[in-house]
Amino acid sequence: MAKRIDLKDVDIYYGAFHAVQNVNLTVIPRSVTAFIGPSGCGKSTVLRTLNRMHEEIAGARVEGEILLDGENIYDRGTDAVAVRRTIGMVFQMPNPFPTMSVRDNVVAGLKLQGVRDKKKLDEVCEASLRGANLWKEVKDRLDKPGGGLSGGQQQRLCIARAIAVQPDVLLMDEPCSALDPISTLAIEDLIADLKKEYTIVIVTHNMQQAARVSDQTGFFNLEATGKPGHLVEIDDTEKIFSNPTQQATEDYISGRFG
Ligand SMILES: Nc1ncnc2c1ncn2[C@@H]1O[C@H](COP(=O)(O)OP(=O)(O)OP(=O)(O)O)[C@@H](O)[C@H]1O
Repeated sequence: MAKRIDLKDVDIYYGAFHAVQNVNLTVIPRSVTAFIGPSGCGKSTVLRTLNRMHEEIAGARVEGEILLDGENIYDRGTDAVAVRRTIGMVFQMPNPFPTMSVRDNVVAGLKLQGVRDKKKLDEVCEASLRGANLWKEVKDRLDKPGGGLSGGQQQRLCIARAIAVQPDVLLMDEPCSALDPISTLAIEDLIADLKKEYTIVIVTHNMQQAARVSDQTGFFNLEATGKPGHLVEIDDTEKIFSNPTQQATEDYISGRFG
């Protein structure tokens, strides 16, 4: 079930380094939110706080509140692993388990949860591969290694693996940056399909991609190297790319940045 995410007064640190300052935003269910902005402004850092991946880095911490349908995912009693099950992530480089079969890649998370029923695993495998738009291409090679697929297929395999555990939210960190234009288009089509069921947040360097796939866009910026990044504005994607409120956004999207 797609869920809403609210960030309230979020500050993010790597040890003493204040990486991102005072972010307030809402991610709307069943829609795509894109984060854009120059290198180092903290887009990936913010994304990683949304499923508590950030705290895996030594010394890293988050202040403020991140609410998933009103529940703070950083509450003391909340289990980080359970949060990551609910909020799945797809990375820049496709990272299937290379020697594991396509089938086992898809159901790896379910097996970790203790599901052993072969019929159930096969059903989820097929449904997830269909959901990731990959079933037709791999249905005859489910027992072959995941590492043998093309880059674009591997990324869709990673998306199938992410949706197999039925998350509420999908985070995507530049999911197309290692892919050719055709595979990129396949992933973009898939994102448009997936948003019917999931809440999606995507970090992208590609402004055309943000304009194509997202419903709302957040522009992050930083004043200078070493200063914290901050959210300049977030609004409907159409507005951000046609009539943003802030001059800094206008400069960035029209290429006048820097
Ligand atoms: N593991 C880390 N340890 C220390 N500092 C980090 C770490 N990861 C990121 N940073 C710093 O945090 C800031 C934000 O980085 P982040 O990767 O979130 O930016 P970004 O906007 O996603 O950049 P890019 O577009 O280049 O991927 C940068 O100054 C970066 O050097």
